[in-house]
Amino acid sequence: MVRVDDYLYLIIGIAVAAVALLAGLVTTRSRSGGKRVERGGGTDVLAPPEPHVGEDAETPRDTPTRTVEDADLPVLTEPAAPTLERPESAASRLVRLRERLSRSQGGLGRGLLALLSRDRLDEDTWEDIEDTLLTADIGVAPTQELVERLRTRMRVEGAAASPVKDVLREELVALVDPTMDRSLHVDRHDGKPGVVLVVGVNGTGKTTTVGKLARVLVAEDKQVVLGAADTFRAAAAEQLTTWGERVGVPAVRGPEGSDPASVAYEAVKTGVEQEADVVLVDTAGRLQNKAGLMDELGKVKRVVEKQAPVTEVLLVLDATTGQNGMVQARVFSEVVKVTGIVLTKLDGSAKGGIVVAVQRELGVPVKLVGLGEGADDLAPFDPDTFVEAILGDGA
Ligand SMILES: Nc1nc2c(ncn2[C@@H]2O[C@H](COP(=O)(O)OP(=O)(O)OP(=O)(O)O)[C@@H](O)[C@H]2O)c(=O)[nH]1
Repeated sequence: MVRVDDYLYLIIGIAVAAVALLAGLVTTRSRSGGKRVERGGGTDVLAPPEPHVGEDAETPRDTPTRTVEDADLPVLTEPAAPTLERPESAASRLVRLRERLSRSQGGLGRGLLALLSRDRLDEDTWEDIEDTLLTADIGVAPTQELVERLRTRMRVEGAAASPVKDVLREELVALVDPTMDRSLHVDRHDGKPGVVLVVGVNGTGKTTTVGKLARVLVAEDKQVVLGAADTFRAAAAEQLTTWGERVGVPAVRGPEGSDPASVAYEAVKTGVEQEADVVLVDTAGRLQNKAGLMDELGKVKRVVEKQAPVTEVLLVLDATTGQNGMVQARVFSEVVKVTGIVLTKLDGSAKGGIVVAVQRELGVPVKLVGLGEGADDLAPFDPDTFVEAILGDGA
């Protein structure tokens, strides 16, 4: 005969087992690294494939982001609303970066001025001037041209010549070419956002440049969308998303190894839908071979243009790589129609002459220069400011 006590024990037993089962399920799920993780506010995020634990654990973000069940589709990561940074204005940025440019390029100007100010400008001195220019990576043809022009002016104008510094400034500005159009095509056109493809070899500062450029544009009150089409390096998308989050700019990204063209397409589609001013697309810059690069960038451009025309193709070059940078520039310009050059790491190189060399080689203007690792260390390139920095204050 079953007693009431037995029923009681049975019910308590079932309840204990149910609680244990439930607790077990919850623990298993949280350790499973499952793709969907609930965050505050009821939004979903795409969790990393391998969860980190202990000291490696990521600090949880309360970023309201969206995920898709199919991990092969690009994902739009909406930026966090609170504590947005205010990017530095163009004016204050220019004052600060001008000093940095003087620090890295001033040696060239001082060297040239010292040589040109000698009492006797003999052949040895002209050779030293030539060497100084070549060492600064100006390139052989522009160096010879500049030396020739300086020689002529010094000879013809003689004692009546303007101060040496003025002559040098005029000739250097002419060499850097103030007539080139350095404006960025980052505005809406025919009801579509501007589309900027940022290309270049990995490590040149491409992703950083896209992030910095987004800040420049946000400071100008533009609506920006980022496309993390560098799917080759896993961290690149994460890096770009973080850049966007800091200034309230959404980023479209795909999983590592996914088709860059599909991410770029989704990014531009998002830009069109959100009526953004401009979409900045970071591309993968594997220089495995020219044909591969051509296939990849060609496809990105073709696919993107189903949504909106590409208005700017910026090639990112690392100023510290000298001739290597020139080789890269040549390959990229053969693969895609580059419309502007971004010269990064100019703060870490005295070889600012690469500006002249690369413009001559490609016939494309340097539009932006990177002058540090800081978030606002990107400036528009201006020939007069550049030459002023070379020649020192008050040039
Ligand atoms: N000093 C200095 N460092 C820079 C500048 N621009 C970028 N960097 C640094 O260069 C390194 C490489 O930058 P990334 O943006 O990751 O390079 P990337 O070309 O995007 O490389 P992938 O993401 O692999 O394609 C980072 O440490 C940047 O902080 C610059 O103008 N000056």
